[in-house]
Amino acid sequence: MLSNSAHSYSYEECKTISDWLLAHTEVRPLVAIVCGSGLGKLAEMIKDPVILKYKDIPNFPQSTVQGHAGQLVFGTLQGKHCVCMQGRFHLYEGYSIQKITLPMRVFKLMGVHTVILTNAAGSLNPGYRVGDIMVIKDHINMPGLSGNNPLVGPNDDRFGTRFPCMSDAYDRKLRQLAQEVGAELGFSDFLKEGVYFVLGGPSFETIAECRMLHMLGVDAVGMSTVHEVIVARHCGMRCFALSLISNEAVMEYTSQEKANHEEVLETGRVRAGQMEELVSTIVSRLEEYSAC
Ligand SMILES: O=P(O)(O)O[C@H]1O[C@H](CO)[C@@H](O)[C@H]1O
Ligand SMILES: Nc1nc2[nH]cnc2c(=O)[nH]1
Repeated sequence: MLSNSAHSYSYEECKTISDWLLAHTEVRPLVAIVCGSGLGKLAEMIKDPVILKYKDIPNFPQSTVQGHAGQLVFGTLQGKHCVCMQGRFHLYEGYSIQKITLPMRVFKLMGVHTVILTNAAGSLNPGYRVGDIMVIKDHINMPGLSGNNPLVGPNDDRFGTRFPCMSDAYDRKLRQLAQEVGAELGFSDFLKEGVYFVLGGPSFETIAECRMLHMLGVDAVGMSTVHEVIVARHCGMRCFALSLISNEAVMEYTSQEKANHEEVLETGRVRAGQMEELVSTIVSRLEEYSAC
């Protein structure tokens, strides 16, 4: 019997989904790519795609947000077997935190060793511009600080340890590789590195909240990624994450700017090509690094 939405998925439930997927594709993914809002085009890089819609995968959640297609795309990228999540899940969709992170454990059981996550985010760093791409070097987990962590509940040691370390959540070698690749591609002017802050959403931040985040030293804010990274790291997968800066946080009471999802999606369309180049070149060089 499947756990209800307020419950963790058991190892066996994750295994059942993993086995179902393995039976429906010959791809044996080593790399998983998560497409953020407006970044679904990344999945078009995948060669010889086998597409499995979330609605057809037993016990899989459904995407409800515009800009998240709701399907897994299996295939190859730069000759490597990959799975691409074209549509992720967010806390504000009403799913439990365990449910939105379920795909990470399923990918682990399928054989994935590296997860590349992307998202759209608002910037707090005055040096950032819309269209910048930020390599995430660290995060602040607001829901986690108040007890909403995806690892809450009984720990299954087959996935990982009770108390996982997060000081190395975002792989240092992959971050370095991204900067090297970015320089080669001529992206240095808009490729940054910084700290991502996750909150629950779906409302965007108030001006006072943005000022607080700025004081905390946050570079970008969003509503995703961190929960997935925690679960992926718990089960030993290597993580690399990119934020596409889709809007600048509103910090002044006199400002007429208003954060909105349409702007977020539009920035994704504008930078899609460069995001694809960056991700696919990084994937092409992954063998230079051993999995953790
Ligand atoms: O983080 P991704 O999925 O890219 O989406 C970001 O964009 C949406 C807001 O426009 C929020 O869901 C925020 O988290
Ligand atoms: N919370 C949050 N999420 C975002 N996603 C894209 N832009 C933003 C933003 O400004 N704030």
